[in-house]
Amino acid sequence: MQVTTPEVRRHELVIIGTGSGNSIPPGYEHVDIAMVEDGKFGGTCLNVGCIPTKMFVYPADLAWGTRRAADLGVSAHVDKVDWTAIRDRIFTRIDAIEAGGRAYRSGPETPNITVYAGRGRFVGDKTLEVKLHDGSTQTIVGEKFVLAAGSRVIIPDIPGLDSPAVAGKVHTSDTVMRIPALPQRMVILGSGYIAAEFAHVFSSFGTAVTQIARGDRLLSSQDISVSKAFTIDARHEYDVLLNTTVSRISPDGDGLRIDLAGPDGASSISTDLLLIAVGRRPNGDELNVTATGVQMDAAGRVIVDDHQLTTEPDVWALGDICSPMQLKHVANREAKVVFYNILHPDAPISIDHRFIPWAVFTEPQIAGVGLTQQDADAKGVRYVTAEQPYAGIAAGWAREDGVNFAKLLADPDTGLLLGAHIIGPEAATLIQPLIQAMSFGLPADKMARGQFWIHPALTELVENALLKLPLAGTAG
Ligand SMILES: Cc1cc2nc3c(=O)[nH]c(=O)nc-3n(C[C@H](O)[C@H](O)[C@H](O)COP(=O)(O)OP(=O)(O)OC[C@H]3O[C@@H](n4cnc5c(N)ncnc54)[C@H](O)[C@@H]3O)c2cc1C
Ligand SMILES: NC(=O)c1ccc[n+]([C@@H]2O[C@H](COP(=O)([O-])OP(=O)(O)OC[C@H]3O[C@@H](n4cnc5c(N)ncnc54)[C@H](O)[C@@H]3O)[C@@H](O)[C@H]2O)c1
Repeated sequence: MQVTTPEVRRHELVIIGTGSGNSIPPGYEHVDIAMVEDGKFGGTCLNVGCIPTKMFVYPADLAWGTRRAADLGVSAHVDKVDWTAIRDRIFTRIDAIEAGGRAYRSGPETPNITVYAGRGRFVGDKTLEVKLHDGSTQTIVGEKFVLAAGSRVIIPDIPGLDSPAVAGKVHTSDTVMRIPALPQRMVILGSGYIAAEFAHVFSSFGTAVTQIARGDRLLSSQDISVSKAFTIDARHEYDVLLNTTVSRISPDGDGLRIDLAGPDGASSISTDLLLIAVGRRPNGDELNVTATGVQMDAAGRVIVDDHQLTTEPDVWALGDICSPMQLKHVANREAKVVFYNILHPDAPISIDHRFIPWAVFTEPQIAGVGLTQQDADAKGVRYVTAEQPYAGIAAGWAREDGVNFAKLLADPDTGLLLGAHIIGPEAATLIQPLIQAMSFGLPADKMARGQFWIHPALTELVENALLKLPLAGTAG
């Protein structure tokens, strides 16, 4: 039976979602805050996103590296991957942080904060109805709101997918990291970040992975050179079916049968587990934000201005619910802007979204910032470009790396970088000086020649890529 609490509660500030919405800075001690959270405290990154995935990637990298040690004359082999031990180490740590975060916000150390464990939905102007986990419903009226409710996994419309007969064998990133045992076979549907990272993790752990991509390349939003190179690399590690779609899913003994439509016609494969990774949809629709006057764009994202203010006064948004780049460092930066602007309405700060970097934690690692070559072509942006292979620097040579590279795009007139893309060892770290150069307007030539580069470090990849850019009037 559902109980409705008659009393309407009023708060100065209502925060919906405890991912980056939980990053409340000093200065809010005297603000009466409601925090509404339907899922785990700490949100996606902590519980089912960045943190656990990268805690799986690290042992996967070790297993992958061990298998290839013989190439460099070191005899080693992977005796066993103890899935249960790896999984339990990860979630024992993460679950404790989740519980600690919830207790902290609910306890005496933050007396100005009331936590509502339940699902919020706007029912009118600045009025949120929360279906609490205890079965009751609480209406909350806020003076100000922060919409930080993130995004959710997209489940494609595939015949058979909703059948109870396949339940337990079909997973998403929300559930696959807690499965009881390492599957022998896994099919991954999708070709973006999540598909790529889990393909690396599970194939490195010994699962026979088959990845299904509807397009002709993996990670197709990356620079075209990177995406092509990664697709070739991935095909050496596990099965990749390109230009292929799933037409039906059905039970098959203890596993699943996946019917496919591909370039050679219809086929089917058997597997133990299907992982669906075809994107995430922002949660503004489920939150019914339009009931409080907040508009969404055609892609379902809450519309915000440079101050992260929505189309409704006193309602701000941050992170996946509004941002085209669903990344934790974006959500965190937006949270800083939101929480500053709420306290300083007369002098709000703006966010600069121009140089948002990204990384894919695969083998090889990938990182980028700015324009891809296909973006530049589509926008008609003039550019010069250079590629520097790892094989051409001492640290890459030492690794016998014959395939990976950095690629830069620069403005031929100013020498300013337009885009930077790295595929190879430590790409996510190596990209940082290039992000810095773009963020602070440092021209490529000055960056390359105006400082010492440590020899023989991997950063020489960046130095040499910069020096290779065919920019007029550069020498020395
Ligand atoms: C598998 C995976 C790996 C990732 N890896 C990386 C990575 O390596 N690097 C990176 O930068 N990004 C990564 N991301 C993306 C990153 O996790 C997100 O961009 C980021 O967590 C978004 O933060 P947020 O605060 O906007 O939303 P979230 O952290 O998702 O928080 C939203 C919260 O709102 C709650 N909520 C939703 N609707 C309601 C409602 N109606 N009522 C009450 N509560 C509600 C949810 O339960 C959730 O806790 C990854 C994502 C996934 C799924
Ligand atoms: N390292 C990181 O920073 C990291 C890691 C994981 C996730 N994330 C974030 O989470 C988001 C979600 O990840 P994701 O991999 O689910 O999404 P994604 O947007 O990266 O990739 C989705 C892929 O699924 C494909 N696709 C879409 N619909 C399909 C369908 N019906 N059938 C087959 N393929 C289909 C798309 O072509 C695309 O290749 C990412 O966009 C990223 O922002 C980041």
